This record gives sequence, C-alpha cells and structure tokens, in this order.
Amino acid sequence: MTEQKNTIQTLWRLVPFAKKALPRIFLGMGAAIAAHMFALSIPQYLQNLVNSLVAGGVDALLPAVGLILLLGVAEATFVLLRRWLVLTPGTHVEAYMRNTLFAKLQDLPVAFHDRWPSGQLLSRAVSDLHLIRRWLSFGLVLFVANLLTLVVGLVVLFSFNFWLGLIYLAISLPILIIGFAFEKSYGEVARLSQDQSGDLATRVEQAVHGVRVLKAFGRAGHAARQFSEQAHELRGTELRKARAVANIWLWLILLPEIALGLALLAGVVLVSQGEITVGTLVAFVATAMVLRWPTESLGFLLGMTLEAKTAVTRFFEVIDEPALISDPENPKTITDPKGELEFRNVSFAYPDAPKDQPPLISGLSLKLAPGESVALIGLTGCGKSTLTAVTTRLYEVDSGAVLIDGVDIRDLTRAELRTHIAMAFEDATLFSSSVRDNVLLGNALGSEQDLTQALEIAQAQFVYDLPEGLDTKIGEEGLSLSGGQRQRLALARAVAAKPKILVLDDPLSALDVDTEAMVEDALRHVLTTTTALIVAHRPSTVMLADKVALMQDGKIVAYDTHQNLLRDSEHYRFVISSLDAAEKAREVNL
Ligand SMILES: Nc1ncnc2c1ncn2[C@@H]1O[C@H](COP(=O)(O)OP(=O)(O)OP(=O)(O)O)[C@@H](O)[C@H]1O
Repeated sequence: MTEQKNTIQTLWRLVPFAKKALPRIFLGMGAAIAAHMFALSIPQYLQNLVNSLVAGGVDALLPAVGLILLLGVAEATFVLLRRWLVLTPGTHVEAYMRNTLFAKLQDLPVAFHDRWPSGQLLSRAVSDLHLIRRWLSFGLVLFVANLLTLVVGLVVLFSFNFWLGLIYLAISLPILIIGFAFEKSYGEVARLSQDQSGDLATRVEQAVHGVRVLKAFGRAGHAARQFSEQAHELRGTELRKARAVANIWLWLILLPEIALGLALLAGVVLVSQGEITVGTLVAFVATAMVLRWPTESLGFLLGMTLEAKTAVTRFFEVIDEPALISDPENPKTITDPKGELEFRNVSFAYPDAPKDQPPLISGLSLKLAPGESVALIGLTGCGKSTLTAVTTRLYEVDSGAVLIDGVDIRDLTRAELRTHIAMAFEDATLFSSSVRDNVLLGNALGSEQDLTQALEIAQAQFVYDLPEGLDTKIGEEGLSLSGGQRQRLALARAVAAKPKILVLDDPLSALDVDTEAMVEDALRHVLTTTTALIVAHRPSTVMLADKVALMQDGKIVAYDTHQNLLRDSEHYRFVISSLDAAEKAREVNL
C-alpha cells in the first residue's frame, strides 16, 4: 500500500511523466492568466468612461469603446491560444503513462495478477489516465489561472475602495474553509467511486468471458442482477459525489452574490456621500462580475483535482509494486545450450496459501538429461502445473534453484531464459492476430520453415484450410477455433520457439485419441534433441516419455521408466489406474 500523501505531493509524482508536456502546459497557463488579466482590465477603462460620461464629456466615448473592444478581442485570442496550447500535451502524457503501466503489468509476476482483479487494472489504464489527462490540460491550467485571477481581482477591488473590498472579501472568505472541508469529504467519495468502477469493470469482464458457462447454467439473469446491484451501488456513490459538488457550488455561487449585493448597497451609500464616483462603483461591480466564473469554477476544479489525485494514487499503486522477478545486474549467458534441466531442492508455496499448510513443493529435486523426455505425473492438485511454472519464472521458487546446464535461471536474463525454454499450457490462449503471428509468438524471427514444421508436429495442418490460411485472424476478434485446434496451435507455438527445453503442461488434453497419437509420434522426432518435461493426465502421454517422475507431497517420490514404476511403486499404480478411470469416463462422454 502506498503511504498517505497530500494532494500536492501526490500530483507532484506526475512531473517525470509530464516533463515534456510541461512547457506547453505552463504557456497555456500563461495564456489563461493573460486572458483573465485583459478581462480584469476592462472595468478600469469602464470606470474612466462612465466618469467622463457623467461629467458630460462625450469626446472620450469612441476611443474608450474602441479600447474596451480591443481588450475583449485580446481576451478571446488568449482563450483560443490557451486551448490550442494545452490540447495535445495531455494526450502525450496519457499515452506515455499508459505505455508505462502496460510495460509494468507485463513485468509484474503472475502472483500479482492472481491478486489483482483485471477490471481494477483496466479502469486504471483507461478511466484513471483519462482523468489525469483532463486535469493536466484543463483542470490544472484553469485552477491556477482562476486562483491567481481571484487574488489579483481582490486587490483591484480593494484599490477601488477599501471598505467595498473588505465587504466582498469578508463574505467570500468562508469559501476557503468550505473548500478545505470539501477536499476531505470529496476525496474519500472520489476514491470509492473509482474503486467501484474498477469492480464493475471486473464484473463485466467476467460475465463476458464466462458467457457460455452463464448461459449453459441459466445464470445470465443472476449475473445481470449482480451487475445491476453493483451498478446501483456505483450510482449511489456518484450521486454522493454530485451532491458534494452541488453543495460547494451552492456556496460558491451564493456567497459572491451576497457579497456583491452588500457591496453594491454600501457602494450606493458611498456614492451618495461623494466618497466614490459612479464610475468607480460601476467598475467595482464589473470586476466582481469578472470574478464570478473564477470563483464559481473553483469547486468544480477542486473536485477535478481531487479525482486526479485519486487517479494518480491508483496508478502508482501498480507502478510502485515491487517487480519481485527481475533480471540480474550481471547476467550469465549459456553460449552453447545442451538442455539439461535440474530442480535442486526446490520449495514453493503460493503467497495466499494457509500458513499452517506444508509448502506445495518442498525440497523437490529432479534432473533431466539433455534430450531426455520426462512425464510428470501425480494426483490432481499435487503441484505439477506449479512445478512447470517455476521453470520459466512465472513464479519464483522460495528456496532451492532451477538450473539449466548448471546455471541458476535467476542468473539469466528473462529474455535469454525464454530462448532456452518454451511452454505450452492446457488452457491455450490465442491472441487477436493471424495464425502466423500466434504461432511465431516466441520466435518472431522464425522462418517459414520453422512455422510449417511446428504446425506439422502439432498436427495443426487444419490452418491451411482456414479462409485466409496462415493469415487468417484468430483469437477473440477473429475466427473461433475448437478447444483441440487451439491446443494444437499453442503446442505449435512452443515448438516453433525452437527451445532446447520444452515444458508441456498437459497440452494434448482436448485432442481426440487418434490426433493425440499422431502429435505424440511427431513429437517423438523433435524430442530426440529436445529435453521435455510433460505433465501427463493420460496413460498414452506417459508412454511418450523416456522416464516418469511421480510427484507426491511436494516431492518426486519415484523416478524411473513406466514399466519399472508399474512394477515397483504402489502409488504409481494407483495414480495410473485413476488416470485410466478418468480416461475411460472421458471416452464414454466423447
Ligand atoms: N495461482 C494460484 N494461487 C494460489 N493457489 C494456487 C494457484 N494455482 C494453484 N494453486 C493451488 O495449488 C495447488 C496445486 O495446483 P496445481 O495446478 O499445480 O496442481 P496440479 O497437480 O497441476 O493439478 P491438476 O492435475 O488438477 O492440473 C492446488 O491446491 C491449487 O489450489
């Protein structure tokens, strides 16, 4: 959690992101101030004009009107200039911050993504950054310009007449107190609203992602009700926000009006006593009118500033998150990789696992010789997928080490690690892109031959029959593929990366038995030169491997050939028979 910071300290953190934009933003601020100063100077000339009219002199009329007109045009020009100056810099800052956030999200460990709902990240990347842009280009500029105008305006009012100025100031002063009170209450409700928007985005994401399940189980209505409850809650918070703003607006509008009314009354008395001229009173009223917008807008701009503060806080909650998995300062390199993979006394527990529970992986050791293929099997939930995940540092081991050719994987850069080792998961994720891009994801410079070979090994030749062949767009925005087709492409992706070590987390589970046999046969050819760790849920996948590692209670309890283990290990026979039973049940369902 980030420590509590005040508004200025928090917003100050934007400086490194806004460095390039600041000159234009400050120029825009200057233009806004200039526009306001022109507006404030008009009553000065008005004063002379009225005074000379009252004195019966009409000669000064035309030049004075001309001058006032000129000042009006100057004001409008500077308003235009302000808009032009501040329009683009904010968009650059927004894009820069969004890129930084995206890079950080990619860099953060999977454990972070396990903890954070995607909607919260989405709302930070979209609406919070949008709020920050609007505040930088509009809120900040006008807040500073309007505040300065108010101060200068008050000095001008005092210069017209001390007592009139004092009346105006005394009645307008409570605005400051109200402003401070507003900051506290509005800050809290703004944070609540932004968090609730994130939760709502998560709900939408889950409902869209899981639409099939919801429909299949007839839970669409239930999901809609949950959404509507949450949306209702957000509406309530938004209304609280609107009420808070309305409250401050009431005072911001009312107090200057009362101040003006009383000052006008006092002004008339002063004019009748000859203390001030009619021209001075007219100029006083005109100046007070110029100050109306800067005063009125303060509440709105303060609200915007507080929303921006919340948005900046939420943004840095992600950015400040320590990147627990980082590259070493002096990385080692493996120049001539052989493909030996070793787990040396590895222990690992998920951060949110109950503390009284023994670690999921505890002192596990296993060594795969170059070119060897090992099937990893064990009862469901024993930690097989987790063990595969630590090989690519998706999770970091708590103690012990994973080594490639004797080098601790933490001593390699993550980029290098990924050239030695590739993974395919049971849950095949495809991106909204062409077949070609999806398969060559881990080998962007891969040749056409790498691509076709990988597709062949994964038995994914069906892609040639797609409407645009390898250029067909697949993934969420493209053509839908079956579970088995997706898995074959994910497998092709791992193979196309041409790693020395392949880690396959049950990547054939959605394939029918015949296709699986063909994939296995093709894999056998690749696996002669590639070390492979294969999580297996089917007896047939086990047959593919040279050896089988049996996992139980966080350790490898047996490591031998399938035949030997069948003969020697009772637990192995038990696991195989449960795999058999699951496989038979699956075939019946097919
Ligand atoms: N991201 C996570 N955060 C916390 N706990 C997790 C996470 N992923 C898995 N677990 C827990 O770790 C345990 C092992 O999960 P894992 O997926 O590694 O088992 P597995 O042996 O691959 O299971 P299966 O054969 O069913 O695929 C499970 O009890 C699971 O609840």
